Amino acid sequence: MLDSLKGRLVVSVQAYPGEPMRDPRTMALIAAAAEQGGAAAIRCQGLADISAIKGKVDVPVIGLWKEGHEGVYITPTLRHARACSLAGADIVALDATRRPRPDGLTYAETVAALHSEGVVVMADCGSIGDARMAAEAGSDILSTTLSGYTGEREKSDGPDLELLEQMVAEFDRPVLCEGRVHTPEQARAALDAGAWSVVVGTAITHPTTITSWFTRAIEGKE
Ligand SMILES: CC(=O)N[C@H](C=O)[C@@H](O)[C@H](O)[C@H](O)COP(=O)(O)O
Repeated sequence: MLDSLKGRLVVSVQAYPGEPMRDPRTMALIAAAAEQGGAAAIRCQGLADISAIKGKVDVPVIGLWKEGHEGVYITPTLRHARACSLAGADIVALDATRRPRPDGLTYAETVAALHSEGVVVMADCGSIGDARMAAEAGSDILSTTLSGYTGEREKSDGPDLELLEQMVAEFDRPVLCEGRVHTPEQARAALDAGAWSVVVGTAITHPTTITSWFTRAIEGKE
């Protein structure tokens, strides 16, 4: 399955609490449209979205479950990860930072339990320190997802190619570039920098943000 992602685009399909598109059927239709456009996999959030999208696309589904929006919130516990897998995720993405987890398990203990159940794990890292810990724990995929969101790395305008390059040089396993990839050129640059795949969310699937890019440019508002 990981080979099918090599050199390809993964599209993240997510709507946030209170937003008009936060509806599993809507998310599934957007996922299907992304698949038609050539997405090699879909990344999505929440059990209802995972199962709706799994029923609608043929490409692999990377599932996560966000609880809250501060600290460890991307698939924060083993229970969340197991639920994503049961909902149909082919790969489960989880917070792979060195911060304490709400269920008291370490990241390595969480991955070991998931591996014993046959779950493929994507590690959402925020720094090279996180990536080392996540690699040591045996994560199947490493990703730059949380760079700029944990206080360890500055939030760059575009993707964190510096971290990506460091991870690619250090680890002999798929490293995905995720976070603030806003243009096709940035996506290409990420692959050229050695990314196994590039994950794009907002710039493809979040019309509220995309609209605000235009209104800001036109109306000059911040
Ligand atoms: C930090 C965090 O919570 N990232 C989340 C992870 O699933 C999503 O909100 C992002 O949209 C996703 O990572 C894709 O990134 P971008 O939308 O920048 O292309």
